[in-house]
Amino acid sequence: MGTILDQIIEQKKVEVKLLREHLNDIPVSHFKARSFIETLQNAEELAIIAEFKRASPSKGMINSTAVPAEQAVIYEKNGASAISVLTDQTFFKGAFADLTAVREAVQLPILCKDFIIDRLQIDQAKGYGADLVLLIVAALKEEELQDLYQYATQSGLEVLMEVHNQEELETALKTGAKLIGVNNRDLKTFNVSLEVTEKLAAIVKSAGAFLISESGLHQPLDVERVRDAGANGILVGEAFMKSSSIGETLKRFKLPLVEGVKK
Ligand SMILES: O=C(O)c1ccccc1NCC(=O)[C@H](O)[C@H](O)COP(=O)(O)O
Repeated sequence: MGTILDQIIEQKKVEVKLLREHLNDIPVSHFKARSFIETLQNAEELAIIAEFKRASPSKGMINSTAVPAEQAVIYEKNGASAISVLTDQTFFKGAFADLTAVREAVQLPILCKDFIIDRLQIDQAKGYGADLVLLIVAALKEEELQDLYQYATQSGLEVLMEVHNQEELETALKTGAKLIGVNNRDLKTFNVSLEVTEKLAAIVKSAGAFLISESGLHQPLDVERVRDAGANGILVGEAFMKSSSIGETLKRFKLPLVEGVKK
């Protein structure tokens, strides 16, 4: 059966095949690009990418009633710098319609959080309103990663390149990626450890890339820990999706950057 990541990738291959048979279903983008990298270049505070995620393989159903546009407005009002939308249907109960609804409700840059293995998915993400796409190093061969990175940036999208260990990070940096997401969650075992950010931070920073610490951030002390390691930003899903007071939770995660991290 393989790991959950293997299963997700198998499902994506099926979806890409269907997409190739229905190319007219991919909308042509009418959205003006919004830059998250520019936000980071001018930041005095840790940037928060707040995620819309109904469910996940590791946690099952997280929040089945939240409305994407309403949640996004709360994120924006309370200081998020960007919004991530899980568009995968099978494993995360997301949809591309969620991405568009969020894009149209706020002024922030929007990340399409999916498992991209083909250029068509980049066209799809852009057509539905993404400003950024996620490329997961563990899900791709090096030449695929290079190709998809080039294609996305040439299409006017920014790329959050996700890694979980040093080998993946070295592969990521070879592409020239400016935005590195260190996922504290191992997508094969679901183990979460903030040490992953702490271990990889110096390499990301010495390459001159921006560091986003992803997953497993539940309280201000967690956020402080990755901020102190050198993160420019964090990506948070469950803590916001489960909060009964989203705005307050988000505001407690907003910390000043440590000296030397400001660009
Ligand atoms: O969250 C999962 O269970 C998961 C499983 C397999 C692949 C990806 C997965 N999650 C995607 C993410 O990276 C997270 O949604 C994101 O970083 C936010 O994490 P959290 O704040 O812990 O909800």
